[in-house]
Amino acid sequence: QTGSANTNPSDSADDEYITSVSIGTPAQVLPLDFDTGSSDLWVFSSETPKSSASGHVTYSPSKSSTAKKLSGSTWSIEYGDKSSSSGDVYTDIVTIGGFSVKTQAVESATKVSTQFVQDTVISGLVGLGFDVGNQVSPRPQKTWFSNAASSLAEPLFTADLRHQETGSYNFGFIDTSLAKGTIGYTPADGSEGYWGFTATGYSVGGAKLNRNSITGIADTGTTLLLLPDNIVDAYYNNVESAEYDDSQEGVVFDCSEDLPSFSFGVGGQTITISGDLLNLTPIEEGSSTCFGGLQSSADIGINIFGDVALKAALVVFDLGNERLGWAQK
Ligand SMILES: Cc1c(C=O)c(-c2nnc3c4c(C[n+]5cc6c(C)n(C)c(C)c6c(Cl)n5)n(C)c(C)c4cnn23)c(C)n1C
Repeated sequence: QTGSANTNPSDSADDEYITSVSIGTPAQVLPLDFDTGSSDLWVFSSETPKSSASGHVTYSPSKSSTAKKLSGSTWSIEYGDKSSSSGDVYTDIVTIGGFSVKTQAVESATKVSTQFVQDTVISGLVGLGFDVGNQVSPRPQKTWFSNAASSLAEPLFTADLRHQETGSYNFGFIDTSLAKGTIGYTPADGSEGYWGFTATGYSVGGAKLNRNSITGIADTGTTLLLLPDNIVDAYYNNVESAEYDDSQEGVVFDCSEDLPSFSFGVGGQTITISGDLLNLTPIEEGSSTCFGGLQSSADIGINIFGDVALKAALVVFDLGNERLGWAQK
Protein backbone atom coordinates (compact mmCIF):
# COMPACT_ATOMS: atom_id res chain seq x y z
CA GLN A 1 0.00 0.00 0.00
CA THR A 2 1.13 3.54 -0.73
CA GLY A 3 -0.05 7.16 -0.52
CA SER A 4 0.66 10.25 -2.61
CA ALA A 5 -0.37 13.81 -1.72
CA ASN A 6 0.28 17.06 -3.56
CA THR A 7 1.73 19.95 -1.60
CA ASN A 8 1.73 23.65 -2.50
CA PRO A 9 3.71 26.70 -1.33
CA SER A 10 1.50 28.94 0.82
CA ASP A 11 2.72 32.26 -0.61
CA SER A 12 5.19 33.90 -3.02
CA ALA A 13 8.06 33.34 -0.59
CA ASP A 14 7.46 29.57 -0.24
CA ASP A 15 7.16 30.28 3.51
CA GLU A 16 5.39 26.97 4.18
CA TYR A 17 3.79 24.14 2.22
CA ILE A 18 0.11 23.16 2.41
CA THR A 19 -1.21 19.61 2.04
CA SER A 20 -4.88 18.55 2.28
CA VAL A 21 -5.68 15.97 4.98
CA SER A 22 -9.02 14.18 5.53
CA ILE A 23 -10.09 13.62 9.14
CA GLY A 24 -13.19 11.79 10.43
CA THR A 25 -16.44 10.34 9.05
CA PRO A 26 -17.74 11.97 6.94
CA ALA A 27 -14.36 13.39 5.87
CA GLN A 28 -13.47 16.87 7.08
CA VAL A 29 -10.66 18.19 4.83
CA LEU A 30 -8.11 20.52 6.41
CA PRO A 31 -5.06 22.30 4.91
CA LEU A 32 -2.10 21.26 7.06
CA ASP A 33 1.66 21.95 7.17
CA PHE A 34 3.75 18.74 7.10
CA ASP A 35 6.66 19.15 9.51
CA THR A 36 9.54 16.64 9.72
CA GLY A 37 10.89 18.81 12.58
CA SER A 38 8.07 17.91 15.01
CA SER A 39 5.96 14.89 15.98
CA ASP A 40 2.42 16.11 16.76
CA LEU A 41 -0.64 16.18 14.48
CA TRP A 42 -2.69 19.11 15.78
CA VAL A 43 -5.59 21.08 14.28
CA PHE A 44 -7.76 24.14 14.73
CA SER A 45 -11.06 22.74 15.95
CA SER A 46 -14.54 23.44 17.32
CA GLU A 47 -12.70 23.78 20.67
CA THR A 48 -10.46 26.64 19.46
CA PRO A 49 -11.72 30.03 20.69
CA LYS A 50 -13.94 31.51 17.96
CA SER A 51 -11.88 34.72 17.83
CA SER A 52 -8.70 32.69 17.21
CA ALA A 53 -10.31 30.29 14.72
CA SER A 54 -11.86 32.94 12.50
CA GLY A 55 -10.70 32.48 8.90
CA HIS A 56 -9.44 28.94 9.57
CA VAL A 57 -10.97 25.61 8.44
CA THR A 58 -11.67 23.66 11.67
CA TYR A 59 -12.18 20.01 12.71
CA SER A 60 -15.34 19.20 14.69
CA PRO A 61 -14.98 15.84 16.50
CA SER A 62 -18.69 16.00 17.41
CA LYS A 63 -19.53 15.82 13.68
CA SER A 64 -17.41 12.69 13.13
CA SER A 65 -18.98 9.29 13.88
CA THR A 66 -15.48 7.75 14.25
CA ALA A 67 -14.06 10.37 16.66
CA LYS A 68 -13.28 9.22 20.21
CA LYS A 69 -12.06 11.44 23.06
CA LEU A 70 -8.68 10.27 24.45
CA SER A 71 -9.78 11.11 27.99
CA GLY A 72 -7.23 12.64 30.33
CA SER A 73 -4.74 13.40 27.53
CA THR A 74 -3.48 16.90 26.83
CA TRP A 75 -0.70 18.43 24.71
CA SER A 76 1.34 21.59 24.50
CA ILE A 77 4.02 22.50 21.96
CA GLU A 78 6.37 25.39 21.18
CA TYR A 79 8.14 25.80 17.83
CA GLY A 80 11.46 27.32 16.82
CA ASP A 81 9.89 30.69 16.00
CA LYS A 82 8.35 30.78 19.52
CA SER A 83 4.87 30.05 18.16
CA SER A 84 2.85 27.65 20.34
CA SER A 85 -0.41 25.74 20.72
CA SER A 86 -2.04 23.37 23.22
CA GLY A 87 -5.24 21.42 23.86
CA ASP A 88 -6.79 17.98 24.28
CA VAL A 89 -6.80 14.80 22.18
CA TYR A 90 -9.19 12.69 20.09
CA THR A 91 -8.57 9.65 17.93
CA ASP A 92 -10.10 9.47 14.46
CA ILE A 93 -9.52 8.20 10.92
CA VAL A 94 -6.85 10.33 9.16
CA THR A 95 -6.34 9.90 5.40
CA ILE A 96 -3.37 11.40 3.56
CA GLY A 97 -2.86 10.88 -0.17
CA GLY A 98 -5.42 8.05 -0.19
CA PHE A 99 -3.83 6.10 2.69
CA SER A 100 -5.89 5.86 5.91
CA VAL A 101 -4.77 5.39 9.50
CA LYS A 102 -7.84 4.22 11.43
CA THR A 103 -6.94 5.33 14.94
CA GLN A 104 -4.74 8.42 14.72
CA ALA A 105 -4.27 10.81 17.64
CA VAL A 106 -5.72 14.13 16.48
CA GLU A 107 -4.65 16.89 18.86
CA SER A 108 -7.40 19.51 19.11
CA ALA A 109 -6.26 23.09 19.87
CA THR A 110 -7.94 24.92 22.73
CA LYS A 111 -5.18 27.57 22.61
CA VAL A 112 -3.08 28.91 19.67
CA SER A 113 -0.48 31.71 19.59
CA THR A 114 -0.81 34.83 17.44
CA GLN A 115 1.39 33.52 14.63
CA PHE A 116 -1.08 30.64 14.10
CA VAL A 117 -4.15 32.89 14.41
CA GLN A 118 -2.72 35.12 11.67
CA ASP A 119 -1.56 32.26 9.43
CA THR A 120 -5.06 31.47 8.11
CA VAL A 121 -3.78 29.36 5.18
CA ILE A 122 -3.07 26.43 7.51
CA SER A 123 -5.30 24.72 10.08
CA GLY A 124 -2.49 22.94 11.92
CA LEU A 125 0.54 20.71 11.48
CA VAL A 126 1.25 17.05 10.73
CA GLY A 127 4.42 16.07 12.57
CA LEU A 128 6.55 13.65 10.55
CA GLY A 129 9.40 13.48 13.07
CA PHE A 130 10.16 10.52 15.36
CA ASP A 131 7.58 9.43 17.97
CA VAL A 132 9.99 10.28 20.82
CA GLY A 133 9.24 13.95 20.07
CA ASN A 134 5.46 13.69 20.63
CA GLN A 135 4.13 16.15 23.24
CA VAL A 136 0.96 14.37 24.43
CA SER A 137 0.81 13.52 28.14
CA PRO A 138 0.46 11.33 30.13
CA ARG A 139 0.93 8.86 27.24
CA PRO A 140 2.82 10.16 24.11
CA GLN A 141 1.11 9.28 20.83
CA LYS A 142 2.49 7.99 17.51
CA THR A 143 2.78 10.14 14.38
CA TRP A 144 0.60 9.42 11.37
CA PHE A 145 3.62 8.06 9.49
CA SER A 146 4.70 5.84 12.38
CA ASN A 147 1.16 4.37 12.53
CA ALA A 148 1.15 3.93 8.74
CA ALA A 149 4.69 2.54 8.33
CA SER A 150 3.94 -1.12 9.09
CA SER A 151 1.19 -1.21 6.44
CA LEU A 152 3.04 0.76 3.76
CA ALA A 153 4.85 -1.13 0.96
CA GLU A 154 8.09 0.33 2.40
CA PRO A 155 8.49 2.16 5.75
CA LEU A 156 9.58 5.46 4.12
CA PHE A 157 8.26 8.69 2.66
CA THR A 158 9.69 11.24 0.24
CA ALA A 159 9.43 15.03 0.10
CA ASP A 160 9.52 16.81 -3.25
CA LEU A 161 9.08 20.51 -2.37
CA ARG A 162 9.21 23.00 -5.26
CA HIS A 163 9.60 26.74 -5.75
CA GLN A 164 6.22 28.28 -6.64
CA GLU A 165 4.80 25.05 -8.00
CA THR A 166 3.06 21.90 -6.83
CA GLY A 167 5.25 19.23 -5.25
CA SER A 168 4.42 16.00 -3.41
CA TYR A 169 4.78 13.85 -0.32
CA ASN A 170 4.82 10.15 -1.30
CA PHE A 171 4.39 7.41 1.30
CA GLY A 172 5.65 3.83 0.92
CA PHE A 173 7.47 4.27 -2.39
CA ILE A 174 10.19 6.28 -4.11
CA ASP A 175 9.36 7.86 -7.50
CA THR A 176 12.93 8.10 -8.77
CA SER A 177 11.71 10.03 -11.86
CA LEU A 178 11.36 13.04 -9.53
CA ALA A 179 15.17 13.18 -9.21
CA LYS A 180 17.88 14.05 -11.74
CA GLY A 181 20.76 12.48 -9.79
CA THR A 182 21.42 9.29 -7.83
CA ILE A 183 19.96 9.02 -4.33
CA GLY A 184 22.79 9.07 -1.80
CA TYR A 185 22.01 7.75 1.70
CA THR A 186 23.36 8.80 5.08
CA PRO A 187 22.44 7.60 8.60
CA ALA A 188 19.56 9.47 10.30
CA ASP A 189 19.63 10.13 14.04
CA GLY A 190 16.05 10.22 15.42
CA SER A 191 17.02 10.37 19.12
CA GLU A 192 15.89 14.01 19.53
CA GLY A 193 12.71 13.47 17.50
CA TYR A 194 14.18 15.20 14.42
CA TRP A 195 15.64 13.71 11.23
CA GLY A 196 19.28 14.46 12.16
CA PHE A 197 22.18 13.86 9.75
CA THR A 198 25.68 15.05 8.94
CA ALA A 199 26.59 16.80 5.71
CA THR A 200 30.22 16.33 4.64
CA GLY A 201 31.04 19.81 3.37
CA TYR A 202 29.93 22.82 1.36
CA SER A 203 30.93 25.10 -1.50
CA VAL A 204 29.87 28.41 -2.99
CA GLY A 205 29.27 29.03 -6.68
CA GLY A 206 30.17 25.58 -7.95
CA ALA A 207 33.67 25.56 -6.42
CA LYS A 208 35.16 22.28 -5.19
CA LEU A 209 33.43 21.00 -2.05
CA ASN A 210 35.52 21.76 1.02
CA ARG A 211 35.29 18.99 3.55
CA ASN A 212 33.83 19.83 6.95
CA SER A 213 31.11 18.03 8.87
CA ILE A 214 27.86 19.96 9.27
CA THR A 215 25.43 18.21 11.63
CA GLY A 216 21.85 19.35 11.24
CA ILE A 217 18.26 18.34 10.65
CA ALA A 218 16.12 17.89 7.52
CA ASP A 219 13.11 20.03 8.42
CA THR A 220 10.17 20.56 6.02
CA GLY A 221 8.54 22.86 8.64
CA THR A 222 11.31 25.47 8.57
CA THR A 223 11.43 27.94 5.69
CA LEU A 224 15.13 28.77 5.63
CA LEU A 225 18.52 27.09 5.40
CA LEU A 226 20.13 27.90 8.77
CA LEU A 227 23.90 27.20 9.00
CA PRO A 228 26.94 28.31 11.08
CA ASP A 229 28.23 31.89 10.73
CA ASN A 230 31.50 30.91 9.02
CA ILE A 231 29.54 29.30 6.16
CA VAL A 232 27.00 32.13 5.95
CA ASP A 233 29.85 34.69 5.79
CA ALA A 234 31.74 32.66 3.15
CA TYR A 235 28.58 32.72 1.01
CA TYR A 236 27.63 36.40 1.38
CA ASN A 237 31.26 37.55 0.85
CA ASN A 238 30.39 36.81 -2.80
CA VAL A 239 27.33 39.09 -2.73
CA GLU A 240 28.40 42.73 -3.22
CA SER A 241 25.42 44.43 -1.53
CA ALA A 242 24.87 41.87 1.26
CA GLU A 243 24.58 43.27 4.78
CA TYR A 244 23.04 42.22 8.10
CA ASP A 245 19.74 44.08 8.68
CA ASP A 246 18.87 44.31 12.40
CA SER A 247 15.19 44.99 11.81
CA GLN A 248 14.89 42.01 9.45
CA GLU A 249 17.11 39.90 11.75
CA GLY A 250 18.98 38.54 8.76
CA VAL A 251 21.21 39.21 5.75
CA VAL A 252 19.60 41.28 2.98
CA PHE A 253 20.88 42.39 -0.44
CA ASP A 254 19.80 44.17 -3.64
CA CYS A 255 17.14 42.09 -5.36
CA SER A 256 19.02 42.69 -8.65
CA GLU A 257 22.08 40.73 -7.44
CA ASP A 258 22.97 37.60 -9.37
CA LEU A 259 23.41 35.22 -6.39
CA PRO A 260 25.94 32.36 -6.47
CA SER A 261 24.72 28.81 -5.95
CA PHE A 262 25.37 26.96 -2.67
CA SER A 263 26.24 23.25 -2.52
CA PHE A 264 26.52 20.72 0.30
CA GLY A 265 27.73 17.14 0.32
CA VAL A 266 25.59 14.35 1.73
CA GLY A 267 25.56 10.57 1.25
CA GLY A 268 28.28 10.80 -1.41
CA GLN A 269 26.17 13.22 -3.47
CA THR A 270 26.47 16.98 -3.96
CA ILE A 271 23.23 18.94 -3.65
CA THR A 272 23.39 22.34 -5.35
CA ILE A 273 20.89 25.07 -4.48
CA SER A 274 20.68 27.51 -7.41
CA GLY A 275 21.19 31.21 -6.71
CA ASP A 276 17.60 32.10 -7.48
CA LEU A 277 16.37 29.66 -4.81
CA LEU A 278 18.55 31.57 -2.32
CA ASN A 279 16.79 34.87 -2.99
CA LEU A 280 13.75 34.33 -0.82
CA THR A 281 11.67 37.47 -1.23
CA PRO A 282 11.65 41.28 -1.09
CA ILE A 283 11.69 42.41 2.58
CA GLU A 284 8.33 44.03 1.88
CA GLU A 285 5.96 44.33 -1.08
CA GLY A 286 7.66 46.25 -3.89
CA SER A 287 10.99 46.70 -2.08
CA SER A 288 14.24 46.36 -4.08
CA THR A 289 15.91 44.85 -1.00
CA CYS A 290 15.63 41.06 -0.72
CA PHE A 291 15.95 38.62 2.21
CA GLY A 292 18.40 35.70 1.95
CA GLY A 293 17.28 32.07 2.06
CA LEU A 294 20.58 31.18 3.82
CA GLN A 295 20.81 32.64 7.33
CA SER A 296 22.76 32.02 10.53
CA SER A 297 21.95 29.20 12.95
CA ALA A 298 24.20 30.72 15.65
CA ASP A 299 21.32 31.74 17.97
CA ILE A 300 19.53 28.41 17.55
CA GLY A 301 22.17 25.87 18.52
CA ILE A 302 21.22 23.51 15.70
CA ASN A 303 21.70 23.67 11.91
CA ILE A 304 18.46 23.39 9.95
CA PHE A 305 18.21 22.26 6.32
CA GLY A 306 14.77 23.78 5.80
CA ASP A 307 12.68 24.27 2.67
CA VAL A 308 15.32 26.40 0.88
CA ALA A 309 17.63 23.35 0.90
CA LEU A 310 14.92 20.70 0.47
CA LYS A 311 13.61 22.43 -2.69
CA ALA A 312 16.85 21.49 -4.48
CA ALA A 313 16.43 17.79 -3.77
CA LEU A 314 14.24 14.71 -3.63
CA VAL A 315 14.58 13.67 0.03
CA VAL A 316 13.87 10.13 1.27
CA PHE A 317 12.91 9.83 4.95
CA ASP A 318 13.64 6.12 5.43
CA LEU A 319 12.39 5.05 8.87
CA GLY A 320 12.97 1.33 8.21
CA ASN A 321 16.70 1.82 7.65
CA GLU A 322 17.03 4.93 9.90
CA ARG A 323 18.59 6.86 7.02
CA LEU A 324 18.02 9.91 4.83
CA GLY A 325 18.36 9.81 1.04
CA TRP A 326 19.21 12.91 -1.00
CA ALA A 327 19.13 13.32 -4.80
CA GLN A 328 19.65 16.46 -6.88
CA LYS A 329 16.42 17.58 -8.58
C1 LIG B 1 14.73 27.76 15.22
C2 LIG B 1 13.78 28.38 14.26
C3 LIG B 1 12.83 27.75 13.46
C4 LIG B 1 12.62 26.33 13.41
O1 LIG B 1 11.75 25.83 12.71
C5 LIG B 1 12.17 28.76 12.72
C6 LIG B 1 11.09 28.62 11.77
N1 LIG B 1 11.17 28.88 10.46
N2 LIG B 1 9.95 28.67 9.92
C7 LIG B 1 9.13 28.27 10.91
C8 LIG B 1 7.77 27.93 10.95
C9 LIG B 1 6.74 27.89 9.99
C10 LIG B 1 6.87 28.19 8.54
N3 LIG B 1 6.57 29.59 8.31
C11 LIG B 1 7.58 30.48 8.22
C12 LIG B 1 7.26 31.79 7.92
C13 LIG B 1 8.02 32.93 7.74
C14 LIG B 1 9.53 32.98 7.83
N4 LIG B 1 7.21 33.96 7.45
C15 LIG B 1 7.63 35.35 7.16
C16 LIG B 1 5.93 33.55 7.43
C17 LIG B 1 4.75 34.43 7.13
C18 LIG B 1 5.92 32.17 7.73
C19 LIG B 1 4.95 31.21 7.87
CL1 LIG B 1 3.29 31.58 7.67
N5 LIG B 1 5.27 29.95 8.15
N6 LIG B 1 5.60 27.51 10.63
C20 LIG B 1 4.28 27.37 10.00
C21 LIG B 1 5.85 27.27 11.94
C22 LIG B 1 4.87 26.83 12.96
C23 LIG B 1 7.22 27.52 12.19
C24 LIG B 1 8.04 27.50 13.33
N7 LIG B 1 9.34 27.84 13.29
N8 LIG B 1 9.83 28.22 12.08
C25 LIG B 1 12.70 29.96 13.11
C26 LIG B 1 12.30 31.31 12.59
N9 LIG B 1 13.68 29.71 14.02
C27 LIG B 1 14.51 30.75 14.69
